[in-house]
Amino acid sequence: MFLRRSVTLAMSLKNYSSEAKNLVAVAVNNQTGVATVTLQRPPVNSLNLELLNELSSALTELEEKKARGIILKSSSDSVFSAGLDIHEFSNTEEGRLKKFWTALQDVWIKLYGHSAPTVACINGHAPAGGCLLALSCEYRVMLKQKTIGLNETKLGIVAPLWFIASMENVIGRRLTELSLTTGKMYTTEEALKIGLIDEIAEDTNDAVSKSENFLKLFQNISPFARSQTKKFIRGNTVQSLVKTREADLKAFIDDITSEKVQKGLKVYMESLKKGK
Ligand SMILES: CCCCC/C=C\CCC/C=C/CC(=O)SCCNC(=O)CCNC(=O)[C@H](O)C(C)(C)COP(=O)(O)OP(=O)(O)OC[C@H]1O[C@@H](n2cnc3c(N)ncnc32)[C@H](O)[C@@H]1OP(=O)(O)O
Repeated sequence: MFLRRSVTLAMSLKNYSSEAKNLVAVAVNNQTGVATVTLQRPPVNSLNLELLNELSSALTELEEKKARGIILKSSSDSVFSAGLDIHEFSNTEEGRLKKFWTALQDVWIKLYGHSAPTVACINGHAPAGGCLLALSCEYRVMLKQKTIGLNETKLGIVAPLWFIASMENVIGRRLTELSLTTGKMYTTEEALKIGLIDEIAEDTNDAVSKSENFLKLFQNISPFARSQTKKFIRGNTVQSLVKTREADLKAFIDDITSEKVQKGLKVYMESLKKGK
């Protein structure tokens, strides 16, 4: 029985970050074992090193504690996540850049391959890295009148193979190629049509309730049988990054620190500010 009362367990009170901030909140419903993981880095939940580290620790803890389901959502009703924090790219100090990309790899490996069933409750826009987080989950419920997509080419950057695989495994190769090469951002309604999301919600409450309904499908399924099946289906995709992590990190550092990419990112950031 799913109760609306969410109990905040000890782990939800934990501050995962070395900063005196909680960028990720975890609340576990003690009746159902379902964890709601909320990204809370205003204004747009851009993914910086600290947020990624917190998310990574939360996912590990939910793995260890055998959560029965994970709902990933935003604290804002406007933006799920604006993707990677572009300021991390302009900080070309190599130590932090390495930690940043490694933390993103960790989060993706843990979320994509998590034993628990995962739902992205996309209660806001989800460009680029925001879309990647949503694609890493098994089911996607999205608020109406928002946008989602892997728009990296619009920033003059190349989405790594594991970003591409995450989309390809959901909507297929042909649509992934078209989407990525054009940097297409889909409206919620378009995303539903191509299978990029599974359901549309009116508001965040509706989205959470639809996410919970999806997780109810597993109430009478053996967690072992379910998670092993997921592992068989997703294992190769996860392993392809696990085996190439160093090369992927090097490609990122080389690409992002190049003069051409840095110039393009500067122009993109300025255009974001002008768009106001
Ligand atoms: C060859 C092998 C390949 C090797 C690998 C190479 C490269 C690596 C690839 C790296 C992959 C990167 C993926 C990414 O995630 S890049 C980030 C892409 N994100 C975006 O393009 C989103 C941009 N943002 C928006 O479209 C909008 O902000 C919005 C999310 C739709 C929200 O709109 P709105 O509510 O109107 O808010 P504002 O636009 O006014 O923004 C508020 C505030 O936040 C700043 N901001 C927005 N997005 C980001 C961001 N991603 N990072 C940092 N900051 C961001 C924005 O500038 C505003 O700031 P100010 O208030 O200071 O002006």
